[in-house]
Amino acid sequence: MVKKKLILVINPGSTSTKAACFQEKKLVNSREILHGAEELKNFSSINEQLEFRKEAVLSYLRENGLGPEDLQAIACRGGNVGQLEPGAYEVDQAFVEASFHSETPHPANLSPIIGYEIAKEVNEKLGRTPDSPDALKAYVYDPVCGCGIPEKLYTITGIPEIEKPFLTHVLNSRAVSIEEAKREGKKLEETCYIVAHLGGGITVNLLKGGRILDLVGDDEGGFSPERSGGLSVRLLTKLCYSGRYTEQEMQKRLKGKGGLMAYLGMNDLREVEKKIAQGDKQAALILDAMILQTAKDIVSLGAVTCGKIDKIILTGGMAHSKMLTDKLRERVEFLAPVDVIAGTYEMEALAFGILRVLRGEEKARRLPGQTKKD
Ligand SMILES: Nc1ncnc2c1ncn2[C@@H]1O[C@H](COP(=O)(O)OP(=O)(O)O)[C@@H](O)[C@H]1O
Ligand SMILES: CCCC(=O)OP(=O)(O)O
Repeated sequence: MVKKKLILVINPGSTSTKAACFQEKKLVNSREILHGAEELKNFSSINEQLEFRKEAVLSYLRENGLGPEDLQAIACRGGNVGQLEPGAYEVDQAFVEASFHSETPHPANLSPIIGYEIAKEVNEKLGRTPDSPDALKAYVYDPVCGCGIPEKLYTITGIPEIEKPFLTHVLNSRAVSIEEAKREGKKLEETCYIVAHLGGGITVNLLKGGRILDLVGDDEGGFSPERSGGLSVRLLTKLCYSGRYTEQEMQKRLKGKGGLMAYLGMNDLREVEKKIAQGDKQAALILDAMILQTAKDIVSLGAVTCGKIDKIILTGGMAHSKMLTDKLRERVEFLAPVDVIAGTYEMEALAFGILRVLRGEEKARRLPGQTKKD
């Protein structure tokens, strides 16, 4: 039988698990397995979803008739395992442990675990040892924590024991920066972009030379379709101690049930736009507030480079909305020209990153302190 040499891409998100296979740069097939709120309600933690999410990926492979022989590598979206460099990491037992014990609950933490387990099972089935040259390996590319070690100046907050977290949409922000540099005919190293990732969660990122220098995270700045953004810490503290919510419930109010969801009971911008078209004034007000806050976050990052910004890039699912991007453009264009690269490029970015590793154009790192093979 002819081997297909596919890169399996695994990207678990809050409401779905995306899986795809690429042959070199060509997408062979893909599937977004949606997980309804009812289905996910049965799990009390993200780690508990591991087998369920893994089965989603395995069923995608089965349904497309893909077997162990067909896979050349596995590319996984990574979560938070401590501050990492951008680029590729080989998943080993230490990476799996760190993902399982991540301080930040996010479905992306499950991806390297799933990838590692699938690779292990395939190797066992094919009689390959993990060290053999043809062993199937799982990799992470541009994880949520892949901003590199931030400059101290950018990590300081008003409370010494709370450092600013450098957790963001690294994968998509870097992918669109690479695309923008290509369009401009520039070397990535020479660019300075502000990338606003406009998804279910919004982050605004300043990338200098393709690396994240500073950012406004999804729990710091404006609110998002389903996240609260930054809040008055005084009032938030009061609410936390009011006795009305457990810590888990409070976290869910901030991330999942916050933002548009809290005000309008919906997180889909298309639905919000429909409401506005029907004359819903509350929906119009809340959306305008979200746009204003995002614009303020974009402009605030201009201060980091004293206004020297080549481009502002609007990306993510909500960048498909011309109404939203026009309103944002109007507020931020005084700082730098605005380009829209709508949608997310996470699956391609994962596959292409690992393809560069397989071709020897990039090296995969290991978690700091990991020198030995498993
Ligand atoms: N064609 C579209 N027009 C307007 N909004 C859209 C469109 N497609 C997706 N969205 C919005 O994009 C958001 C999700 O963005 P996406 O980047 O896919 O999410 P995530 O970062 O959560 O994976 C949702 O609020 C959705 O309503
Ligand atoms: C901001 C950290 C990454 C993140 O939250 O990703 P999603 O918006 O895809 O959940």
